[in-house]
Amino acid sequence: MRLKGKVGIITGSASGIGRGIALAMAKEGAHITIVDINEEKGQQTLEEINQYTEGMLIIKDISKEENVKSVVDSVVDKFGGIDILVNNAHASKQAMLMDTTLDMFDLSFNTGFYPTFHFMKACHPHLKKSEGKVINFASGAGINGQPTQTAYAAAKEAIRGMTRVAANEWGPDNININIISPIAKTEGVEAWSKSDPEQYEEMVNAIPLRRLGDPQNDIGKTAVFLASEDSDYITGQTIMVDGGSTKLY
Ligand SMILES: NC(=O)C1=CN([C@@H]2O[C@H](COP(=O)(O)OP(=O)(O)OC[C@H]3O[C@@H](n4cnc5c(N)ncnc54)[C@H](O)[C@@H]3O)[C@@H](O)[C@H]2O)C=CC1
Ligand SMILES: CC(=O)C(C)=O
Repeated sequence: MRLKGKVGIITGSASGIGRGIALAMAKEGAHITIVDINEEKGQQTLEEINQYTEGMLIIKDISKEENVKSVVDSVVDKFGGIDILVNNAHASKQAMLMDTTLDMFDLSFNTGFYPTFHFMKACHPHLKKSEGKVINFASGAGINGQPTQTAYAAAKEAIRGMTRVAANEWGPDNININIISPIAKTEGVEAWSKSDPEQYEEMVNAIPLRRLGDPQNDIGKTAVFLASEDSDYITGQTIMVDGGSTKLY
């Protein structure tokens, strides 16, 4: 029970990696609030969380700044504070750079970068009190400059820059803030693997550990580590949970 009684907010945790993190943290005793736009999947995940601890589901679009404050207020009202913030949700559209539009930048920044910024600001007073932990999300698509990912890569690298600034500014208050850059077999990737098995096999063969990560057992357990006191001396870092695909030196 490495997170017993801790209170966490995870954006985009009705499904995918966010769900994996929510379940991994709930199993360690944390009270997790799911923030998502998908009510059906959110309810399913809440029921799973509630098998371990008391969770909460808030159906809100995090791209709207006013929703961020109301989420934070609801969590503090119900659970009395905030120890863990995981900025996981992010939507994007792919296109070659020459076909990338400002709308694509808007989608990626409005669902990824700005909510991360707004949640960090709104949670800061509570994280200062709890000496809490923040986990943000990057992507190999940004770090390696994957073709067709201009808008997404830009937003992800903006999140990494902001995270390093926050690590320096918030370190004296004992708030740790780190980044996970994952590769994981989510429900979406699972469906794609069935529709295009050849390209899927090619992708797996390019990963040194020859498999995609599991949202709960690989990414979730890393998030538990970053949310626990086991990582108290780590901040401002990007942790590659991608089977060895990207080496940071
Ligand atoms: N799956 C992978 O292999 C990789 C994922 N990532 C990053 O990991 C994180 C999680 O990725 P996945 O689980 O694959 O994502 P996903 O697309 O499978 O799930 C995202 C969740 O966020 C929710 N969501 C989307 N827009 C929202 C909004 N405006 N307000 C509230 N909720 C919203 C969705 O309903 C969904 O439940 C993201 O930051 C992604 O960029 C990075 C590299 C690879
Ligand atoms: C979704 C994503 O971040 C990829 C494919 O790197």
